[in-house]
Amino acid sequence: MPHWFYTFRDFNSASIASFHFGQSSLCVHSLTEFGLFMLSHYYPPDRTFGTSQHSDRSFLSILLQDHIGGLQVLHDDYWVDVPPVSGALLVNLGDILQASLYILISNDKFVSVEHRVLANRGEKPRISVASFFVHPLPSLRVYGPIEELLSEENPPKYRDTTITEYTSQYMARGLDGNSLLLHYKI
Ligand SMILES: O=C(O)CCC(=O)C(=O)O
Ligand SMILES: [Fe+2]
Repeated sequence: MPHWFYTFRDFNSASIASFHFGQSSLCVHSLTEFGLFMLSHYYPPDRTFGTSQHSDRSFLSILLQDHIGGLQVLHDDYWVDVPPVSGALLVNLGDILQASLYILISNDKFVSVEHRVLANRGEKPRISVASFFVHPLPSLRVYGPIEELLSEENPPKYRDTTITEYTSQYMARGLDGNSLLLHYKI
């Protein structure tokens, strides 16, 4: 059964660098026992800044945007607008440990994109629905560098951890613009 709960993000926040899951949008969450997680965002332009810079803590994210726009990705140190395409689903490789493992085994070739939302540029509210594939919690399974891909020239860059540890650190830390992966670098 999905578990539904509601969060009022911080409408009074003066800073776009606000706390993840406490940012300035009204947000409805649902999480199933299979690790399907949905975030429905409502951004009133007069009361929100948007969503702070972050990479998703999912394995994979699928995002449905409306026509308002405001989503930006960080590319070569520049923020680039992602034009909204009606009915299109945007797919993003996330930053939870499974993806981090890809990053790790490919020696940082696969990275999850940093993104943010500027939702106070227009007159109308913005609505988006993000669906995430996450690892069901709690899980004590240990993830680390895949041994077959390691060598003297390619030593492990990250230390082992569990999804439970990673997720609790992600939630406690909030969105500070730095990937949590840095925390696991050896
Ligand atoms: O509202 C959006 O378009 C993106 C939201 C987002 O990045 C997220 O929920 O992780
Ligand atoms: Fe996101």
